[in-house]
Amino acid sequence: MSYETQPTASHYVNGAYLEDSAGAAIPVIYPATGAEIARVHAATPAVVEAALSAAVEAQTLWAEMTGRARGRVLTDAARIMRERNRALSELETWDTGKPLQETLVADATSAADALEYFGGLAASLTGEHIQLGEDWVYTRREPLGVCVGIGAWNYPTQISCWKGAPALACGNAMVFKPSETTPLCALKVAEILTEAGAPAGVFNVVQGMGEVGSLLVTDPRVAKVSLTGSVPTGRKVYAAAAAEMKHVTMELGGKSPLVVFDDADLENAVSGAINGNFYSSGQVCSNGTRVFVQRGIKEAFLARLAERVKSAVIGDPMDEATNFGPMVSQRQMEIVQRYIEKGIAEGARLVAGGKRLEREGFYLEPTVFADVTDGMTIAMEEIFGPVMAVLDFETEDEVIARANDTAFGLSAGVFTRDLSRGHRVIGKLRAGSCFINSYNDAPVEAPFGGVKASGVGRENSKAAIEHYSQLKSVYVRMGDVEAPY
Ligand SMILES: NC(=O)c1ccc[n+]([C@@H]2O[C@H](COP(=O)([O-])OP(=O)(O)OC[C@H]3O[C@@H](n4cnc5c(N)ncnc54)[C@H](O)[C@@H]3O)[C@@H](O)[C@H]2O)c1
Ligand SMILES: O=CCc1c[nH]cn1
Repeated sequence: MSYETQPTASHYVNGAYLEDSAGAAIPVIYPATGAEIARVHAATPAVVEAALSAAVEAQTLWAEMTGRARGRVLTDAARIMRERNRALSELETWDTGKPLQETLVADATSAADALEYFGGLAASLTGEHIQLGEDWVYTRREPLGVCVGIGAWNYPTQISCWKGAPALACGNAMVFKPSETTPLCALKVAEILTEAGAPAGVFNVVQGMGEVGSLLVTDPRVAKVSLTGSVPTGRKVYAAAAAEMKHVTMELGGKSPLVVFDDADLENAVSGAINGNFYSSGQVCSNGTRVFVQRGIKEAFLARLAERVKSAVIGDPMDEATNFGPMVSQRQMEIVQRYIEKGIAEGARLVAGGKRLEREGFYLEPTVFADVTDGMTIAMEEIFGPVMAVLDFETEDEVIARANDTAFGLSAGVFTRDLSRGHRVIGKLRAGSCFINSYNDAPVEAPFGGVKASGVGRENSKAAIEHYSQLKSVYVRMGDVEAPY
């Protein structure tokens, strides 16, 4: 890693890098080789304390600044991120193993979009005036206070800004804990926010595993917790936050349906299934991993899919020609391998992939199973890897019922040339982030989040403002106060 790219210590607290080597060592492994490329230390209680007290102190001053001044810091940070896109994208690739071809367009750029969008909104976060005869009520939109962000490992730069940008726009301070698997990127986000003029303590980063996350979530000074992670972690964090009545946003897992009707444009439907299963080597929460294909188009769909999957360029993620990289870690690769074995054992038909690549690093082939049935493990559990399950269906009512028969509800997609059907079916699918004749677009302007076990709250868009601010209403009496005695 170049000098320019490498963060210089484990944590970023009160506007500066901070090291405390007393914390447990966390090796940073480059997924393409398995080599250790850096080492950070988990936050000790002293580091957690330093981050929280810096955030508490900074938040009051930050909230007193005008929205326009806060917004300018965020938009300046967005500009710096865009200027350094290549270095930040390379760091994202070192951290996650995702191909540079992807990280150049989907990570620091998506983070900058969030900083720019919420920076632009910061000056217009107003309350309202409600006239009640001669009396009146006004509302003030106020920050929540100190917010904790906890990240997953698949989009470390993006996740830190999808949480940090709306939090800061609303006048909150944040302590962000990245996933222990990808600790590097959020440090650079913090560094850039300082360079853009964020007061010290407004955005802090501390490293660690679940225990550090838990210390943050349970601290009484914390008003809100936003987690991106798995459903089991979500349940624990939600429960801990509920004990102290904290606000939460939960961006959790999914097992989303992608429905392909037999009138669909075949090439577009195959492209949607590829984007919705193999981008980032399948490590995307919203992936459409249950691909329901109507019987009339099934064989043509499978044949074209298998052909196109063969042309994936699998290799060195730093080579811009590569469009399919390794899994993030040995552990994640082994989890996915076990699911592939289960798929075969339970009778699904392997149409493509299924094997680990014979090379260093944590590479699995893009894998497609056909003839999958609803009760198979690979059709029910989130795999979070490059494994597509193709299921057949006959009728619209049947596929809606089967698509909804899951505890999850993050995303759903429909491919059809009949737009009335597209809207009708999407209207009946129980999911938060949906697509018609597309899959996995996540622009900052659109609310993002799930229903049922997939989560609570929304990230991005104006909806996120509701999750990082609260309304105070003030009744103003213009005349005398009447009292009974
Ligand atoms: N909906 C979304 O926006 C979205 C986006 C990306 C990933 N995800 C989900 O994330 C999962 C993969 O990520 P992961 O393996 O990092 O998830 P994970 O649940 O294992 O960990 C997520 C984060 O929570 C922390 N954590 C673990 N236990 C904790 C505790 N008790 N208290 C506080 N923090 C704790 C971890 O250290 C990590 O930072 C998948 O299920 C995926 O679907 C969801
Ligand atoms: O991984 C989940 C969040 C996401 C979806 N698309 C891009 N990022």
